[in-house]
Amino acid sequence: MTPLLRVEGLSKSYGTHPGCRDVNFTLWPGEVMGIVGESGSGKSTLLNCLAGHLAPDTGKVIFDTRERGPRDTVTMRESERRWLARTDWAFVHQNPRDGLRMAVSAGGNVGERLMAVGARHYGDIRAQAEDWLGRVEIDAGRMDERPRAFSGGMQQRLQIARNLVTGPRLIFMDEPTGGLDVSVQARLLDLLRGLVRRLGLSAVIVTHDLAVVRLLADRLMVMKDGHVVEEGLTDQVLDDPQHPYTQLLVSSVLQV
Ligand SMILES: Nc1ncnc2c1ncn2[C@@H]1O[C@H](COP(=O)(O)OP(=O)(O)OP(=O)(O)O)[C@@H](O)[C@H]1O
Repeated sequence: MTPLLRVEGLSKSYGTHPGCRDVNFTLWPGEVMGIVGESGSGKSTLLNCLAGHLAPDTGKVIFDTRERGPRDTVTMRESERRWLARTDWAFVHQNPRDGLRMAVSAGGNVGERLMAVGARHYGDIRAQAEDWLGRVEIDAGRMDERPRAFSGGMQQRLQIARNLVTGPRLIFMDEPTGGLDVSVQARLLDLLRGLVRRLGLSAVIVTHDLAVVRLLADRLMVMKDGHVVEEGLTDQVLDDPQHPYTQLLVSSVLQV
């Protein structure tokens, strides 16, 4: 089997300040990788390098493209990366406002992604948007409302529908449940877990919340000061952490 994503020697600094350093990992089709670590450990830097939002200083991000097989997305043309971002990749931001168009209706937010990959038939686009709103538990009757009329949890569910409607194979998520009330978080996590499992999606999820990775991630990378200090199966890492920093991270959660 070909890995969906292979990351080799990825580093990114901000001037002399390190963002992430010499990161290596492989993501297999259908696998969910969690990235945890304290604030400033380099999680977002890594995620943004993987998703093509930031150019790494060194390293490769090899993605198994549909048409041409494994390609290094760092060196591919910007137009090719943009096409991947519209088709095979999805990016769920922590703040739904960063991933939605607030002046466009809920249905329009979902339909727009379909139009960006060539869909033109209004009836089909509307039907698919309605179907996806249903899958993220948004009443079809609210399709013509703008997202700002929605609660935070609904906005996040809408952002997920907008991202998944084009059938991406890899989803990047940056603190997808951050900033939401605990009960809203639980519902969203449940929904995400159902979608990931049902659709066989691959994902890279950045979070500082170990409960999120426990529920969603098959494997886990623990970051500190830009380095990956521990990696393994999620349950193994959380139940039997080897690195002192992971031990601290796990025990500090247990004390909460
Ligand atoms: N645009 C930037 N300019 C300069 N330094 C930056 C920039 N973005 C991040 N950094 C630094 O790079 C390091 C890694 O930051 P990063 O945001 O990737 O960490 P993080 O683990 O995602 O943190 P958080 O959980 O707070 O988002 C930090 O020391 C941060 O201060």
